[in-house]
Amino acid sequence: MNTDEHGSEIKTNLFLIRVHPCSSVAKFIGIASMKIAVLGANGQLGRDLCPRLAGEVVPLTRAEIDLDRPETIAAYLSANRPDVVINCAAYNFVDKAEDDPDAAFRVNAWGVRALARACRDANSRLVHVSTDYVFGLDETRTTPFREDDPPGPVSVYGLSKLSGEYVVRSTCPAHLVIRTCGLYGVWGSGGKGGNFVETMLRVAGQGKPLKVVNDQRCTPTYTADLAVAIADLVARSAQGLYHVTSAGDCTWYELAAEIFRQAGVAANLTPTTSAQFGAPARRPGYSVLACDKLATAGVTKPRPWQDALAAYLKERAAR
Ligand SMILES: NC(=O)C1=CN([C@@H]2O[C@H](COP(=O)(O)OP(=O)(O)OC[C@H]3O[C@@H](n4cnc5c(N)ncnc54)[C@H](OP(=O)(O)O)[C@@H]3O)[C@@H](O)[C@H]2O)C=CC1
Ligand SMILES: Cc1cn([C@H]2C[C@H](O)[C@@H](COP(=O)(O)OP(=O)(O)O[C@H]3O[C@@H](C)C(=O)[C@@H](O)[C@H]3O)O2)c(=O)[nH]c1=O
Repeated sequence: MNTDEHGSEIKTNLFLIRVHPCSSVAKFIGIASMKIAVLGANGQLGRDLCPRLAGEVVPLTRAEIDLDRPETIAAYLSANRPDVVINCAAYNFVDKAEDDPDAAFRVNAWGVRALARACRDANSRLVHVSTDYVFGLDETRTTPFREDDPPGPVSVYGLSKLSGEYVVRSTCPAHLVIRTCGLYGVWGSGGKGGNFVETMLRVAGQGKPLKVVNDQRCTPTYTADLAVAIADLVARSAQGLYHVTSAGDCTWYELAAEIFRQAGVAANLTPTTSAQFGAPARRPGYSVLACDKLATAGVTKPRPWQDALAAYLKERAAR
């Protein structure tokens, strides 16, 4: 530990230092000294989030906390008592969940319930990540969903994630729930074997034709931008429910076309319908999220999805 003649203690990611309590650095103590445990730290969001958090970050994987084994949750939290727990872990297999709802609910609902209880008991603030797939039932919708709009999922995955939201909100008073959408990041989703952008580039690179749905409108979101917004919300101790996505909206077909335009790839791409595509799980026809509430917490909204995609392609090329 580093010390000086003055007193107060600051814990950073790397070390502890002491500074004068009146200094501007000291005003940072509340943030910098937080111990923040991140579940799903090896996922595409978790890996982008951990380095962007201010505080002592403890990356957790299934080895430390398995949401499918509730006994691991209380054991870890009562022993370690982090100030903040951020849950980036989830059962994310949207199609598979239709045939195995129990697997989705064990992790996304009951596991999250055990997590919320353990956080409450350990006095830890719980930050939980949810999805635009809590919407979809309102088929007439054409304007972005606000946080106070009634949800209505149309898939098992969406229902399990909505259950997770409710158990967090009803169980752990100090909570922040963040809904986001269509994530892509350079680490890729391990469980889903990459992300939509990588799938498009891989298939087009193999010279194969692509048919992509043009009747599901949402907002693809770059995990690096989401991570910045989450880190800011956490640093500001924001509570309640917030929508955080890139700005604007598109269909998956429009996203694919923009990926190929920006990457300079000539792809054999044609639009299709959800019915023709025939995925096992139903998806929302419209699940654009309004992110205006972020401003009330003093947090800047992420940039437009086209700019975020360009940044992703640049980051990816630099690796
Ligand atoms: N991907 C997307 O497009 C979207 C995702 N979200 C939400 O954002 C969050 C982050 O998603 P994303 O980063 O893409 O997901 P990833 O699939 O990249 O990461 C999920 C992580 O959760 C871990 N995990 C899965 N099951 C368990 C379990 N039983 N116990 C502990 N850890 C577990 C996985 O670990 P392991 O590697 O061991 O399996 C993995 O590290 C999730 O809450 C998701 O529902 C919301 C909207 C869109
Ligand atoms: C690969 C592919 C997908 N699609 C469709 C399927 C789907 O409707 C849409 C997007 O494909 P994905 O596999 O990324 O879909 P999906 O797994 O539904 O993505 C979702 O993940 C979960 C975890 C979330 O929470 C959501 O926000 C959302 O991003 O594009 C095509 O039409 N053609 C294709 O070649």
